[in-house]
Amino acid sequence: MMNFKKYKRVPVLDYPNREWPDKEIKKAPAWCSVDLRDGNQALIDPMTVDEKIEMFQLLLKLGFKEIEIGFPAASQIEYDFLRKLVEENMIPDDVTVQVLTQCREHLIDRTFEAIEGIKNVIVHIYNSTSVLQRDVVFHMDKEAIKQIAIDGTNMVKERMKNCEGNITLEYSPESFTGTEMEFALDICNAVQKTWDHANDNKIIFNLPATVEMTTPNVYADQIEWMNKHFEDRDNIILSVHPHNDRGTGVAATELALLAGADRVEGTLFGNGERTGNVDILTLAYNMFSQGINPGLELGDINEIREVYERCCKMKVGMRHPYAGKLVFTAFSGSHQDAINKGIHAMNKRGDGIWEVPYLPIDPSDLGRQYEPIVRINSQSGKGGVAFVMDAAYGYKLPKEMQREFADVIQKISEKQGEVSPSTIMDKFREEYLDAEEPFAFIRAKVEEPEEEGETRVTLRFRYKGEEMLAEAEGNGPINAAIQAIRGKVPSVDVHVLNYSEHALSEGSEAKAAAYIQMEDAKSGRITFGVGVSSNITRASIRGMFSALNRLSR
Ligand SMILES: CC(=O)SCCNC(=O)CCNC(=O)[C@H](O)C(C)(C)COP(=O)(O)OP(=O)(O)OC[C@H]1O[C@@H](n2cnc3c(N)ncnc32)[C@H](O)[C@@H]1OP(=O)(O)O
Ligand SMILES: CC(C)C(=O)C(=O)O
Ligand SMILES: [Mg+2]
Repeated sequence: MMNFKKYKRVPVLDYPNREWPDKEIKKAPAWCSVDLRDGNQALIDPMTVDEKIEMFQLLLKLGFKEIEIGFPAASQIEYDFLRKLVEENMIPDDVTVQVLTQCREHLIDRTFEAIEGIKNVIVHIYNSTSVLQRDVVFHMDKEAIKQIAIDGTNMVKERMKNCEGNITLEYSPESFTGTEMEFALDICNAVQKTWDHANDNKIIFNLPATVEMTTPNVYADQIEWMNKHFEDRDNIILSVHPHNDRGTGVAATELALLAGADRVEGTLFGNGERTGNVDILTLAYNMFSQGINPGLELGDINEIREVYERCCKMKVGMRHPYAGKLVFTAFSGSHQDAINKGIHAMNKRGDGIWEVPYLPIDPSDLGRQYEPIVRINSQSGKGGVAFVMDAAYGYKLPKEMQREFADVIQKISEKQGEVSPSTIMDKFREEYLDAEEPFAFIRAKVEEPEEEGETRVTLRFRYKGEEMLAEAEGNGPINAAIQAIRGKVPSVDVHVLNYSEHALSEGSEAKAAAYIQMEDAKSGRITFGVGVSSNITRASIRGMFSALNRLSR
């Protein structure tokens, strides 16, 4: 048996007054991208200056107004990147860059050198506060740990006096989720008092789930408890910075927003230390799919993924929310059937509201309209095949025909696996449109009666290779054509069970498709035939030939 006894349960905050379970997310928070810092520090190959610039430009395009660009005191590359942004005037006036530093004098000095000339900067200082890190990393008691934060705050305050930029202080009690709440609060209050309204900007307290240690509700309790107990809440921006160790970073962030967080730090696709930071894209698309303006421009997920994969040398998984290659694809029959019906119902309703079973969001809102929603394999049913024929080629197969054609396709998928839309269309042509044996249509002249009376059809066709000319009257063009054929090929004894037609495309090149279901009177066999022509009467006669050929097999 696995040794689960070696792990301790994480203590749960005793907080019965929680209010967050009754709240709803109604607006997007302030977003801060930490791709260029937390994301970058977790890469096998951290980004080069050029890659950082490309990523920075993407983040601007997506509408981020706060971007942690790195840890400029940590390495030359981080420093040079920031200087390049400043010297080449790449930071828009409405964007605030954020820089991270430990609470150590030489690092804070170097950080202030790096930010010279920037209009708006968040200087982000942190130190670890958790029980474990106090014990095994810092060997310090609570007072000494608190003093690191106070010293760091004083250092920023001091250096700010000689800095022209508009500075906001951000403080993170790093490893917050492993810290006693009273102690985390005590440090934050001490930092705020030390800062003492050094300028008009609100202080940012960023409460990180540096390591996600337990269930999201516990994080929400911790955030709400802090939110309710700060001494000077009005002058605080409450920020969260969740990681995803247990795979619940998004859930923890959403609950933290219910609990009162104003701001979220995270990364694209959740890149970051270990299992990553929280995925801002998923959070934002989640809000979007609930009718909330996410405050970011996320209409081209393919471009975001492409830049991310190139700069970070990481791959987005096939089933990654919203972005994964397969997340808008249904293979299984009942899902395809429901999607097919849902899309038709929605188009018919025409109220502009997206409501389709199994598709919580319209893929085209993310720029993914060209990807097949429905892909066909042996798990697929008639609805899926009908969807592909309609979505990819414009053929609206009558409901009664869908089973017949799906059976043809399933035989292929059982042998070869997935069947592409083009193979489905090739098979449709082979089965219904192209067959010329034993009957091949050549041409038809249809004379409609002026008033009451019969329709006259003159038909030229081939039967078993022999060309024939036939004439007959009937109560409509199809009936007259059947009579005409029968006059030459007496074994033909069929009647029409079902008929439908529709336009295939619009404009002067428009064609029509006609579907005819026919029964062979002798054998009782039933099949569909399909005809396509620019003339609807000719389409229906071709459809009849198609059905005759299928009945002759
Ligand atoms: C959760 C997070 O993501 S935090 C951000 C982590 N990111 C990074 O660390 C990336 C960039 N960091 C670096 O390049 C390096 O760590 C540097 C340049 C910042 C510092 O380098 P060094 O001083 O050589 O090494 P290191 O980081 O190991 O320093 C550890 C020392 O700093 C102290 N320290 C660590 N964090 C802090 C802090 N936030 N504030 C003050 N002191 C700190 C430690 O107690 C330790 O002290 P000791 O030498 O007396 O034992
Ligand atoms: C620096 C801090 C905010 C951090 O990245 C973390 O705690 O995860
Ligand atoms: Mg982090």
